[in-house]
Amino acid sequence: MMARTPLMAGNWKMNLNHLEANQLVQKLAWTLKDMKHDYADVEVVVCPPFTDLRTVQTVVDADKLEIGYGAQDMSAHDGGAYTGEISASMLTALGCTYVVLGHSERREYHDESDELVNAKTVKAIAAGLTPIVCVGEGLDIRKAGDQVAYTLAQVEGALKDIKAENVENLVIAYEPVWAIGTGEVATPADAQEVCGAIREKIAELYDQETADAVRILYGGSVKSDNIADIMAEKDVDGALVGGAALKADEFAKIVRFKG
Ligand SMILES: O=C(CO)COP(=O)(O)O
Repeated sequence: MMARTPLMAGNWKMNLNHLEANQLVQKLAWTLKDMKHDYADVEVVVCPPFTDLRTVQTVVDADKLEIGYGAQDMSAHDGGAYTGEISASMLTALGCTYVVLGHSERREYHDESDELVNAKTVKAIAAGLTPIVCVGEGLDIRKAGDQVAYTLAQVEGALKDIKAENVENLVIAYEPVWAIGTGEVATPADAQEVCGAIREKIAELYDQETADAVRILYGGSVKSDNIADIMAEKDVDGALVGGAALKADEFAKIVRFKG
C-alpha cells in the first residue's frame, strides 16, 4: 500500500480580504520555513474566498511557495447565465488545484443536496481539480447513534457514477457539524470510527486499492494541541481546518503536527 501524504487544508470561510490573504500566505510561508523541519512531507493547502484567489496565486507563484490553494465552492455548470456563480475552469485558470464541495454550511444555508454535491464533484474532476468533499452528521443524528449510516449515505451520494480512477485522487473530509466552530472536537476515536467506515465504504463501492489511496480528513475545532492525537488514527490523513487556519502560527503548528 502506498503511503498517503498528509494533507492540511485551511478553509478560511468568509474571512480575510485579498490584502489580508496576501499577508497570511506570506506569513505562513515564512513560519513554515523557520520551523525546524522542512514540511515537504505534509501537503499544505489554503482555501480562501473567491476574491482572494488571484492574490494568492500571485504570492505563491512569485515566491514559488509549496502551498496549494483552492476555492470553497464552485458551480455545477460550465458557464453561461448563472449570475453570481464561478465555474471550475475559472478556478483552474487561477492555478487552483483543490475545491471544497458540499461543506455543511453550504448544505445548511444554501440547501445543497447530495445530488448537487455529486454534480459539482463530477465537474471538478472533469476540470482536473481535486474535490475535497465534505460529509458529516449533525448533533441530533450523533445523539441517535446514526452517524456512520448518515455519513456513508452522503459519501455514496457524492460519488454516484464516479469511476474508480477518479476517486483515488479525491479527498473526503469528515466534519461532524456539532464540532464545527464550537470548540467541541470529536475524540480521536470518534473521528476514526467514521473515517474508517468511509474507507470501508469506498472499498465496497470500488476496490481496496482505491480505498487505500483516498485521503480522508477530519474537520471540526482542529487546533495545534489536538491535531497530533487525531492524526495518530489510522484512517485520518489530515485535517480541514477553519478558525485555526486564520492564524499563520497556529496553522503552521498544525502542519508541523509531528513536532
Ligand atoms: O468547518 C470547518 C472546516 O471546513 C471546521 O471549522 P473549525 O475548525 O472552525 O471548527
